[in-house]
Amino acid sequence: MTTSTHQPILQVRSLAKAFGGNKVLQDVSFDVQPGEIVGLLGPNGSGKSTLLNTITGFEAIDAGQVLLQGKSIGALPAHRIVSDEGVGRTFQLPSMPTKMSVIEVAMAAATKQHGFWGTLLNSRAARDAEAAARAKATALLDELLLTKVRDLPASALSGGQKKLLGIVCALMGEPRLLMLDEPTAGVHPNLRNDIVSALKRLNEQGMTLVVVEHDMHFIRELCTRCVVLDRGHIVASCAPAELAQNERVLQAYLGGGNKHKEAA
Ligand SMILES: Nc1ncnc2c1ncn2[C@@H]1O[C@H](COP(=O)(O)OP(=O)(O)OP(=O)(O)O)[C@@H](O)[C@H]1O
Repeated sequence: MTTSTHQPILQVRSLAKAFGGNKVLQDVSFDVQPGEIVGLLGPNGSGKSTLLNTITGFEAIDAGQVLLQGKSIGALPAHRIVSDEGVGRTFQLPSMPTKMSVIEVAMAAATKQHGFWGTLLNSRAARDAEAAARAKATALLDELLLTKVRDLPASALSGGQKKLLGIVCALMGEPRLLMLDEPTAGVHPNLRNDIVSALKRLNEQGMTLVVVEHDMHFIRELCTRCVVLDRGHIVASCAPAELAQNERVLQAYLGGGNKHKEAA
């Protein structure tokens, strides 16, 4: 998961995305270094989720480049970015299947699957892959504090627990970069602290994180740097402690046409 070079793990270069006439991202460029926890901030509608979606291939980019450790991934589909290139991601509102248990959902997210014929023939390789997925899921559920609920239907989890399970699923693919979309929004404060601790531990183990978040306590506790979007443009890249003094940031939250949320 760690890298020994000084090459950025992620480089976004002049990225643009529009939906019809709505230019949601314009000339967006920033780097993420290995080991950083970058907070991606901005008022509602500034383009944060769209930026995550374009980097991870869930939306096609209109112009620009996305490089992962120097390799261009901008034209790859999402499943290849996740399974081949090692970019994990979570979603703002994770929905869970009703008929699968928590551990089954985690196991299903293993990217090294054994395929249809392996399963059908119950081959040795298929059994080994299943055992490995179960062991990995068990360890990650423990790490993300979900062991007690591992046999419950995934749909029965609280919103916060679903977010934790979303992180487990993303980690099943052994990503080198993990991108999280509002991991603590709507989460009970106790569970929020668990999420912050879990993300800190992951980072200490070498994981690079990019986190879309509105909660300034979370940002100050966790992030090493913040990148701020305003109406599709990057207006600041600074330490969390510098946000409150940054004119462009204050203008973005207080002066623009976007709805105000908690700012620096
Ligand atoms: N698939 C889509 N089709 C059309 N418009 C979209 C699509 N996805 C996003 N948009 C538009 O792009 C703009 C930016 O949305 P986005 O969700 O990226 O903002 P955000 O910064 O993540 O907002 P929030 O903080 O509220 O989650 C909005 O005007 C939104 O309506």
